[in-house]
Amino acid sequence: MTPEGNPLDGSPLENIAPLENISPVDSTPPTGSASQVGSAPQAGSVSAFRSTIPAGTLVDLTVPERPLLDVRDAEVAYGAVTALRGISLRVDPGEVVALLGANGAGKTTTLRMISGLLPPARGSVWFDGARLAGTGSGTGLGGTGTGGGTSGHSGTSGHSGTSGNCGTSGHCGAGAWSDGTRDSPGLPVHRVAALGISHVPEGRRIFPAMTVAEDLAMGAYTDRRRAWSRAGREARREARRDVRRGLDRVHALFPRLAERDRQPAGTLSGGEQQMLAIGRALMARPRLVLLDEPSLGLAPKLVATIFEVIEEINADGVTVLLVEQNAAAALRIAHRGYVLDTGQVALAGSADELARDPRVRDAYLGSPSDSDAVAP
Ligand SMILES: Nc1ncnc2c1ncn2[C@@H]1O[C@H](COP(=O)(O)OP(=O)(O)OP(=O)(O)O)[C@@H](O)[C@H]1O
Repeated sequence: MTPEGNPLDGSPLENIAPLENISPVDSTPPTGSASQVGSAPQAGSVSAFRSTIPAGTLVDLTVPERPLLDVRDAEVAYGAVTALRGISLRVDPGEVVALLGANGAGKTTTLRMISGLLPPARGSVWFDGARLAGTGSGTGLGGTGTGGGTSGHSGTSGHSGTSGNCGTSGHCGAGAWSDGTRDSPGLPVHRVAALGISHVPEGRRIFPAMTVAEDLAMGAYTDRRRAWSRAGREARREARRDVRRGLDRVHALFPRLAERDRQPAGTLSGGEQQMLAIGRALMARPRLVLLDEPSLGLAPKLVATIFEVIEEINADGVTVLLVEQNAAAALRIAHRGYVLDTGQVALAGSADELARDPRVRDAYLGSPSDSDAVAP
């Protein structure tokens, strides 16, 4: 997989910014069995996705070999605190991409921006060529965007402010630009989800009073399915069959969830709740899953299970952007990775290159012998 068109994705490993500020974070030894980084599976049908693009969404048709996710020069601030300082990264169809970095580097903020929870103050976020948020030009397909025909990674138009601390409950960007315009605040969370991006946030935000089955069913309730349910009896039947297939797949990945079907989600163990959070995200049949610290707080055996499941999900054709403190385990299953440092991309490269890089080894992989176990 050789992504083109992004200066961050060169090979050999590119040094984007100095790493002096990176301090060691998690030297947990690798868990689970080592696995080779395999070739990425093919992505799903683009035409199927095209039919889900909301009218008026700006679509960039000018980038050859378009990435599935393209974050361009994005800046995000929480009030006076600038968390992302011009981040550019891309995820190609079928990849697992690891996002590493010290505490406070901006990993969670990056995921929240992509899923529509936070608006970029500068830069833009694109999904399979469709602009999700921010400013920047492209080729308009619905007529209401600001596009003018060029793409690339610049594309700002003077927005300099943000909406402050946006919380976790929903999109906070609409109409919130400091210069008073309503230009391109971004799609709200439910529209981003309907396009095929599922976000599993840190801390397993499940619905504790619901049963496992009800919680999973919530994941299947997207705009796309709502549209089907309005479309007639046969479409409703197909939607139900689609939910059933999704549930069967989740149960196959996590047999424990099938056993706990009627149990209130709040009574599950921490590991089971993480399974439920990932399972719920998969119920939406995403093309891209954003995973925020899926192994956090889990016992080593469960950590291994979670990483095996991520590989299985990816083998099914789902693209994954993975935020992890367990860098060794993340780089074992990732194709590529980025290292963030104080809101900027400090390093980018293939997983093997990152695992071998002395700065990554020192900061994130613990002792040289630990990292030797990761590098093939
Ligand atoms: N709601 C908020 N209000 C103000 N500042 C915030 C808020 N959330 C995050 N920040 C700040 O933004 C920066 C990036 O935080 P973020 O959570 O994205 O980092 P991270 O890399 O995910 O860290 P960790 O690994 O500890 O989860 C940090 O300096 C943090 O203090």
